[in-house]
Amino acid sequence: MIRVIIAGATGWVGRALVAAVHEAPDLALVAAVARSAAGRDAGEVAGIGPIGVEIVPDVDAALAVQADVLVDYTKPGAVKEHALKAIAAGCHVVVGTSGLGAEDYAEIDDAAEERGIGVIAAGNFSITATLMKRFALEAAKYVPDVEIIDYAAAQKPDVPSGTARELAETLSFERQHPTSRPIDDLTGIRETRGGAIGLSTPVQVHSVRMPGYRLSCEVLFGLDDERLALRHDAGSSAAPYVGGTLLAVRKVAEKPGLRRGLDSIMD
Ligand SMILES: NC(=O)c1ccc[n+]([C@@H]2O[C@H](COP(=O)([O-])OP(=O)(O)OC[C@H]3O[C@@H](n4cnc5c(N)ncnc54)[C@H](O)[C@@H]3O)[C@@H](O)[C@H]2O)c1
Ligand SMILES: O=C(O)C1=N[C@H](C(=O)O)CCC1
Repeated sequence: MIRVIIAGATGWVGRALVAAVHEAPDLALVAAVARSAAGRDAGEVAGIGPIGVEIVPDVDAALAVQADVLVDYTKPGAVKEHALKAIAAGCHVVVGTSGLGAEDYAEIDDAAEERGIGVIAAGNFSITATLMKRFALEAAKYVPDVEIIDYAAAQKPDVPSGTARELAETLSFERQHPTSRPIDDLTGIRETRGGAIGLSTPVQVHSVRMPGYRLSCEVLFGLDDERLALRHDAGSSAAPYVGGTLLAVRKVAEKPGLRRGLDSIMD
């Protein structure tokens, strides 16, 4: 039985995960964290009736319970501290929360390697978003010019999305040099060319935030007189993220250190 802590248990994704972990025969929810609703039963908040797990207000209280894996779906400003605390406590970590980049993950990886703890982080745990990433990495072998457009809801607090950030950071190691005019050579308002993301050959990412969007991501490839667009659109439920997150929960203990992307554990 894998003992699981869910941080962000009253959130949009957290509530769906509470129900899914409770139903899974090989998983046991041992603690639930949320800034709101402390003291209430996690199952009641998730809409499945009482399950005997009281919500605690912070990760320290949750880590006082014996657990194998902490799953984090909280907020960009909180997730890194949660991950480092879990690693220090000897608990494997699955990161769903967006907002972290390559440097944050390098720090988490170092801490995890040192303690022999597994961490799996994915900008997007949905299967079709992961397929988009796989197809984009394939296309980047043949097409040098690639840019990303990230669309999300008006109130999303982080930019770019975790989906676009992981994609750009990974593509930066696979892509060739673009043929488009270097941004430093341009006149006008350079910010309109977007943000350069990635450690190797960065990818321009353009983020749109407005009502009417949930989370979409487009990867554009251009060659002379032809182009390719790969696009992922998420709907309004958290269901697409549950299966991938539970797969990560089941696999995270297999290997110490950080693995990024659902593709890192898909067969
Ligand atoms: N990787 C993926 O596939 C994926 C999918 C969906 C959402 N996300 C990301 O997951 C995160 C959460 O998304 P959401 O829509 O469920 O958010 P939400 O706002 O609905 O829920 C956030 C939850 O975190 C809790 N929380 C916030 N700050 C906290 C703190 N400091 N300590 C403890 N608990 C805290 C809240 O009480 C709430 O339970 C976002 O960063 C989002 O972008 C990732
Ligand atoms: O709704 C959100 O917020 C989501 N965030 C993730 C991201 O930042 O890419 C992905 C899924 C939805």
